[in-house]
Amino acid sequence: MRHTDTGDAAAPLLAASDLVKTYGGTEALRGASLDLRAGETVAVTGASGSGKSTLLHCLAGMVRPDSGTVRYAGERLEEAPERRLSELRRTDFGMVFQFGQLIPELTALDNVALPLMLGGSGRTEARERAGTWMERFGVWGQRELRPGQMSGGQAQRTALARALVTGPAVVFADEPTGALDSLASERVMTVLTQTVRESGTAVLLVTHDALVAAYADREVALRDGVTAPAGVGV
Ligand SMILES: Nc1ncnc2c1ncn2[C@@H]1O[C@H](COP(=O)(O)OP(=O)(O)OP(=O)(O)O)[C@@H](O)[C@H]1O
Repeated sequence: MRHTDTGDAAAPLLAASDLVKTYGGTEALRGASLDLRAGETVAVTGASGSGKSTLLHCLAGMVRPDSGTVRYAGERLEEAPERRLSELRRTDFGMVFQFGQLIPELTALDNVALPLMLGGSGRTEARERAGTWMERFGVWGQRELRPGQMSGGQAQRTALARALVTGPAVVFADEPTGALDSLASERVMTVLTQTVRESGTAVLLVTHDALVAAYADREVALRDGVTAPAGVGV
């Protein structure tokens, strides 16, 4: 079984507690805490510079906090070796960023198949599975296009297919609709929410857009590096 079982159904899958992170003189996080349960979508909202991306990076094991803890299925990530963190990012975590970060030289289908091939699948099998995910995200028709030939919305739905193709337990999405108009954003969020509900994937969504945050089960607001449930203390 891929995902570590904590044996406690009530325990969060991913939990950040009291995170502090400083860059030079800038305090990006000053005591941020957040729980994410299996299958749950949580939106992290807040003004520009409030620490949203830093919190996501700490939770995904991409940035080490100065203090505080990050637990994934009971495992302490803030002290895990880099090798273990890369492994988790390959097997248990999926990532989507604002500009998709698809590989420009590869077709959409090969972009989605790539994580499976890196995980050891053969090209034919990887492309077959990738195709199923592209159908789900409504981009099968674009499979032979390169990222530069697709619309922003199509590229982001391809990036989502790539993030989900390996069956991760958690998808980290940092402003996944940040570069899209409202219609394309809605389409991306509708298909993402529907798909993760079916697959039982948890999503940590960073957004400054209230309409996008409304797709989440729950919202956590960051203000100057400190978390509070949305609407509290603002
Ligand atoms: N690698 C870094 N080096 C130096 N400062 C950084 C770094 N990453 C973030 N910061 C600073 O930390 C603070 C929080 O940044 P962060 O990107 O986490 O905020 P954010 O809420 O995601 O902002 P935005 O919505 O504008 O993307 C900002 O003041 C930012 O300039």
